[in-house]
Amino acid sequence: MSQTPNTFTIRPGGDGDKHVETLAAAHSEAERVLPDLPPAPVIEAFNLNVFYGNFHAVHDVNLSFGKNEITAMIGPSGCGKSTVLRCLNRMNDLVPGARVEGEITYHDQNIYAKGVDPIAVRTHIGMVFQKPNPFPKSIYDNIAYGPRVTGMKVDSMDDLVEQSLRSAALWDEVKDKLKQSAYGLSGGQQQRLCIARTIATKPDVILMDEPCASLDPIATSKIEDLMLELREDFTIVVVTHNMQQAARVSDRTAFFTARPDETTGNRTGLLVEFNKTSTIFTKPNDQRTEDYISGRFG
Ligand SMILES: Nc1ncnc2c1ncn2[C@@H]1O[C@H](COP(=O)(O)OP(=O)(O)OP(=O)(O)O)[C@@H](O)[C@H]1O
Repeated sequence: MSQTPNTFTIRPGGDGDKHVETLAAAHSEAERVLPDLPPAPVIEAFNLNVFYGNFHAVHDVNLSFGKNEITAMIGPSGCGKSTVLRCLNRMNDLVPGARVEGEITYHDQNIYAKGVDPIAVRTHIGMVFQKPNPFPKSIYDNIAYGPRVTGMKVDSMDDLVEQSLRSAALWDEVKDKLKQSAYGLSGGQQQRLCIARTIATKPDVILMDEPCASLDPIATSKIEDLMLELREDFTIVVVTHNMQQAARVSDRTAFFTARPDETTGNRTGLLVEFNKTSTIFTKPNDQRTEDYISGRFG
């Protein structure tokens, strides 16, 4: 790392610079030594374009997600972050009118190739949503549901449930009430339950779409700590509006923006810059990234 993140200032003067210093300081705590490029990419997007009907929502995105790294996707509202995220496990297949062009590979295999089963893709690449969405079932059955419906070979379901809840840092809080409804848990606990449910089917990638958006700061902090622990075993991609969060947890950050079409005025999302998070928040290469992270737009 050539810069010391918590002392670098993008440009002297103005509140934006204070903001950048805070982000850089937040990141310095989470920092670890990273290679310049994502190591052993687990997922790669090549010339990804996404359309909703005739609307071109995302233009030509190329991105790699490195093994056991946390990648944050940030950018102003409507720039296509969630759209790109949903393409990574074919969740956009479920959106009427959505069309994907380009290629997305998972361990070098095109997940959009003919004959690929999207449900199988989603067992390898799990997803956690903005709003915790436990099933109307017991805590135990929420975890056991995925392994049961996918026919996963499980030696002991009790062990798998415990292991998944432990991995999601929830076991100690729920071990005495596994048969109670998941709806009795707090929002933060429900979100950790959803993470445990995702882990139970043994994916190696976890996609998170603003996982803390509906949580208070304490619950948010628990999820962020959990993400850092899960990074040991999983590759994580997180969409967040919260730049502090991106700075705190991610290894690399992809900054997106939206460009209006001159004729129609429709705003198409595009990737502006993808880099180590320390670089994005201390010395971005693109003026648009600098303007965004320093609060000058968006
Ligand atoms: N199901 C859909 N049908 C039609 N248009 C959609 C659909 N989902 C998203 N869009 C449009 O695609 C563009 C990108 O949306 P997307 O939700 O991916 O952006 P985002 O960056 O995640 O936004 P936000 O930060 O507000 O969640 C927006 O113009 C949005 O209105």
